[in-house]
Amino acid sequence: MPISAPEPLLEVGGLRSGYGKIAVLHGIDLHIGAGEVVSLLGPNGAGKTTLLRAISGLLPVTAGRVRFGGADLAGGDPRAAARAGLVHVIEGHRVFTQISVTDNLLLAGYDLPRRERAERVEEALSYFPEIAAKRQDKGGALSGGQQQMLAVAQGLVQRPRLLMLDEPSAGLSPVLVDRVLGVVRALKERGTAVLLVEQLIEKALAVSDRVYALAQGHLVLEAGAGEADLPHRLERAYFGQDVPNALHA
Ligand SMILES: Nc1ncnc2c1ncn2[C@@H]1O[C@H](COP(=O)(O)OP(=O)(O)OP(=O)(O)O)[C@@H](O)[C@H]1O
Repeated sequence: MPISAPEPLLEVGGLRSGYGKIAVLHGIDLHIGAGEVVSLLGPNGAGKTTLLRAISGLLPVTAGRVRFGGADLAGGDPRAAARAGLVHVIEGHRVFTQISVTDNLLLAGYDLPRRERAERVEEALSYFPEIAAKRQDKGGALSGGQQQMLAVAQGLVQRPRLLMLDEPSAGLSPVLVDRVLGVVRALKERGTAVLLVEQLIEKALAVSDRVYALAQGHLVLEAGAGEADLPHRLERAYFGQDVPNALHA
């Protein structure tokens, strides 16, 4: 008798979403397993941010379903998603500049019991030694890159089963990019799944198990991150034609 595969941690089926009358996503099917790192790639305006927002409930879903941990997510309720373990660190997330790093993190766990909250803050800081060393400083005293790491740490306080990161490396120096992607690796080792939107394709692929490419609101490619012909397939997915050397020059 065949053994049925376990349901993935996240399963998105036939998802349509957009902004009012502007349809952006035209029926998206994707899945992420527990502990899997998946990159979502695609050209500017493809709909990557829109897809993360629809999954986490920041945008209403016009059609289709989002199942997480075996249950339907109530659309339009990002807090319920976070409570279920699906945490979305939005692009360009701003931290509170007038309160300390520690207080920024405590706020991210505001609904947890006090002792647990303190433990979670320490756990989140353990991923980022640079900001742990500045825990008493105000958020505004951190560099832009450190503030971005603090935003990721705020997501970690919620101890997600799936962390969705929207361009976490945007504007970061190469050293900090590697630090953030190193955190993705560390999360995977601890069994946390990650859905990563990134412009730095090669760096994203280096930490990923699988990749999806989105173009004009359609998923146009799904592949293992280590597949040999992936650069060419991504080019075709991005540009709708074969443009040798553009991505792997
Ligand atoms: N608030 C909005 N109102 C109306 N249209 C929007 C809004 N935000 C995004 N769009 C449109 O939705 C489409 C998809 O945008 P989205 O930001 O999801 O793309 P993206 O793949 O994340 O791009 P980028 O890599 O540039 O961030 C684009 O055509 C964009 O102009």
